[in-house]
Amino acid sequence: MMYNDPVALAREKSSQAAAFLLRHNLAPHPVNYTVSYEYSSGQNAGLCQAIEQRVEARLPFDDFIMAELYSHWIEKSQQQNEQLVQRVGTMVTRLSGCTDLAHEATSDYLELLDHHLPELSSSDPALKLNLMQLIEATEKVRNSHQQLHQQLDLANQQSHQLRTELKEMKQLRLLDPLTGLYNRLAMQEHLELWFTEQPERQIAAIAVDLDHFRQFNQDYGNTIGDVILSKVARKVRSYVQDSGLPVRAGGEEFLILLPDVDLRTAGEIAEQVRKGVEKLRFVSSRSKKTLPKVTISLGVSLYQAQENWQQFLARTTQILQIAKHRGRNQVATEAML
Ligand SMILES: Nc1nc2c(ncn2[C@@H]2O[C@H](COP(=O)(O)OP(=O)(O)OP(=O)(O)O)[C@@H](O)[C@H]2O)c(=O)[nH]1
Repeated sequence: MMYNDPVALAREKSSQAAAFLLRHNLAPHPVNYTVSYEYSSGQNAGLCQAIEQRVEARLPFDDFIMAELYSHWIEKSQQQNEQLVQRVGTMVTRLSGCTDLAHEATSDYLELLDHHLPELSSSDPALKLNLMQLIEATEKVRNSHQQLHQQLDLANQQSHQLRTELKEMKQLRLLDPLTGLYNRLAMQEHLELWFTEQPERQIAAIAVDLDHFRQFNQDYGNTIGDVILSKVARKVRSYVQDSGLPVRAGGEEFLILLPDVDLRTAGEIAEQVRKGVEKLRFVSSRSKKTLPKVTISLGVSLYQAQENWQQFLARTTQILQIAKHRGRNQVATEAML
């Protein structure tokens, strides 16, 4: 993903990218915009084909599909850039170490010359000239060494900053922009890591879904809906802290993954989350009116050895439907299946 387009062409691609986002009702946040701009550029054959297949099959696009397209077709080339930055960083650090040593040795040598050259002052004009030239040359070496040292210091700082920015970018790519929870890519990476590290590990999942949220959006508008969604997400996250992974798994669906937690404990946590959300009070900042209570339904399950993680999550969502059918605002566990 490297663009050297002249301004006029970049403008044209940018308006095509914006038209794509508008046509598919997608928010112009960085991930969506990047995918759409890359698509308009037409250089990423795999991405273009994936998008066109979806368009032809009349499949919808949403933030999650866009994030997956981003991670699959764009991020891979970024990973190569990342490796390149790592290699350059390592090289600069190594070079800088060598120059430090060389700098020290040269400084010692120059100091020695500084110290002894005046003592060598001679009345022989030819020798005197040679000595002067030696002093001048020594000064030049000292200056160029100083400059090299400064340049390397700068390169070191820049490579350090680049690494920090890359780390931040890596973090951002795993977060959902609206709620700040982890996204599906992060969930997939964590699950794969947990299962690879410890295949026998006990992992519980709690699926969380807002009740009658379509109606809420219709009554109060999507902007207020977005605020509610992110406040509920924050509440959900507050019950997990660092012991699990809170994920935005879909539009108004969240998922809490809890490693090393049994079904009973996961059910208790789910009930606490349910109560916590039920207690939330929302007031419209415009009309100052209290908005109706928001409730959630939850489904709790435990990972079973023979299933893959997609099956595990699908089963958890199925359990969540039991809570919906039983009247919502409640917790269902796999024991009810
Ligand atoms: N404001 C807002 N709404 C969203 C977002 N993502 C999904 N939604 C809405 O969430 C609603 C989900 O509707 P449904 O799947 O019918 O579910 P529901 O109305 O909550 O009903 P139950 O789940 O059966 O209780 C849809 O109206 C979506 O447009 C979002 O990011 N922001």
